[in-house]
Amino acid sequence: MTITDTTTETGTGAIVLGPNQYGKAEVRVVKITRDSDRHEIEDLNVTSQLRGDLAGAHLAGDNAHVVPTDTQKNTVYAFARDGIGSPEQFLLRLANHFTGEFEWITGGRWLAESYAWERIQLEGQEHDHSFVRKGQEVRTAAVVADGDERHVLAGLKDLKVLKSTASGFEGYPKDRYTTLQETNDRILATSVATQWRYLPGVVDVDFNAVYDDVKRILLEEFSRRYSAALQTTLFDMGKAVLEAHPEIGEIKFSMPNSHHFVVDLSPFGLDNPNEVFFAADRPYGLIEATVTREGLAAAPEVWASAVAFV
Ligand SMILES: O=c1[nH]c(=O)c2[nH]c(=O)[nH]c2[nH]1
Repeated sequence: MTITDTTTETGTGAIVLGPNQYGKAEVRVVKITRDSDRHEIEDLNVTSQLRGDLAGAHLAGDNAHVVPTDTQKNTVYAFARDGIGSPEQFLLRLANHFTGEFEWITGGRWLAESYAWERIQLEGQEHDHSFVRKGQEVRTAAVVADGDERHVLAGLKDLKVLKSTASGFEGYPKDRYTTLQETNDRILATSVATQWRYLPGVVDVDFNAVYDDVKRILLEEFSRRYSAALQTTLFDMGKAVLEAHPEIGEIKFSMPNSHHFVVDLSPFGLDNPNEVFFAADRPYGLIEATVTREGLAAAPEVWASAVAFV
């Protein structure tokens, strides 16, 4: 090695700009549709981040290509004036706008969480303009644009489900550190976080209808049969989604196994036939898997790009 050959062995070559993106995170936008006395509400948390020829700003203090994050935020509010429709459609509109309006913006990612509200009941009637937050889950959406390509991911998180029987865990390997007792009657509880990827080119389905149906399927499959492990139930849930929805390529899950331990009541002279539990918050099992279609091209760059900075 010569004294100038520093790149290969020490990794200290020229310093260059790597992948980058920028934008406004967590733009909270609430749209009320008030065409009649019966108002509708849409409530989103939107993140917009642009990618493209942005080297000038990073390397030379030249902001000629930097569409301000403030403008990105304003665009979210301006677009909401026409209604949101579905989070996925709203993000696709933003992606098409920024990549179409500014020639050096070649892609980006747009994320949304959406929060559901339901009408308050007053004297047996749904109220026209008073709402209460629906607490079951948070809906998520992501759009990744790369040139003309559009990738749509949809999902949900914090969907807490529990079955009080019809779950067990048996037949696992035991070693000197194993203390867990086998059981065929336990509580199975989790908080479902999932994201599904629509097949490339799927940009005009009824995303709201698919969302409602996927949620229905997830809940039904969680309930349907005996669970030999959370892993089995996870796969059943994903398989049912893919069987019902050909427009979805694959679905990923991250599900904690929220352990419920039977409390020993014998010191108090009481039995406990699986009725009183200690709900532990940590540690928890963490079960994660992708359910996909044989032959489907994996899209690691889409997933990485949608959920994390790379
Ligand atoms: O459904 C389960 N899956 C596991 O992998 C596991 N491991 C464990 O200790 N309990 C459970 N339960």
